[in-house]
Amino acid sequence: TQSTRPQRLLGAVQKNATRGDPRSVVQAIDQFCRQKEWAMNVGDEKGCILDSVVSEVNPATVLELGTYCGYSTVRIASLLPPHAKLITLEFNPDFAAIARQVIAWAGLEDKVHLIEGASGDWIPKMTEQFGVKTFDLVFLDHWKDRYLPDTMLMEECGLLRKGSILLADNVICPGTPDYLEYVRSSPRYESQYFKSHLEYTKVEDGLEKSVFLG
Ligand SMILES: O=C(CSCCNC(=O)c1cc(-c2ccc(F)cc2)cc(O)c1O)c1ccc(O)c(O)c1
Ligand SMILES: [Mg+2]
Repeated sequence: TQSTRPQRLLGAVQKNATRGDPRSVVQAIDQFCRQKEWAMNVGDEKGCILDSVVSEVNPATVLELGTYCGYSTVRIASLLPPHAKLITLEFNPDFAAIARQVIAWAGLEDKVHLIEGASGDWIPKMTEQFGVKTFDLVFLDHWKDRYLPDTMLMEECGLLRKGSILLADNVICPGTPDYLEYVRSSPRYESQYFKSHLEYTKVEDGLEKSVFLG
């Protein structure tokens, strides 16, 4: 039977990356996506912006919405201080199965909780299930029409505190117009746009970094 693109991406990691070396996993995926097949990872260019925000925030608790194959999960987890926790949510079981193996190849399974399910169902259960009070950093990279409702849900559930950082991928392409309008016009957020390109292409895209003001 035919393999899927995520399965072929995993194969490239297992063939070209060194077990336990997150940077080599990231490099193997970027090489696969540039030379073989495009895939919707945040990519190397936006990935460097992601790395700088993670390093600046130095978060103890991170929520990632949209794991896909675990590329950004590996980038973030490899920069976390000891005992920090990254919870990543993936709706698609096939993506989740591949991501688990990519995260394990990088040797980062102890820093990552991968949950299979819908963000709308799981966000209200974060505190009771994982003992998380608030998130220092949230990386939004799932369905683009879920960014705004899930942000409002996180506010309602008290998962954001004064200074929590939201970092959103794809705010230009595919685009998240209602989310952008919200974080840019709300007095409860201070927003900043980091212009970049859609992963592995010359098409404009960017990341929006928004600080929750409480
Ligand atoms: O795909 C999903 C939703 S989660 C992935 C969200 N991410 C994106 O959609 C996404 C898309 C693009 C992009 C794609 C085509 C273009 F032409 C241009 C840009 C880029 C990104 O960086 C992204 O993050 C899913 C869920 C459950 C399922 O059962 C299922 O079959 C599929
Ligand atoms: Mg994305």
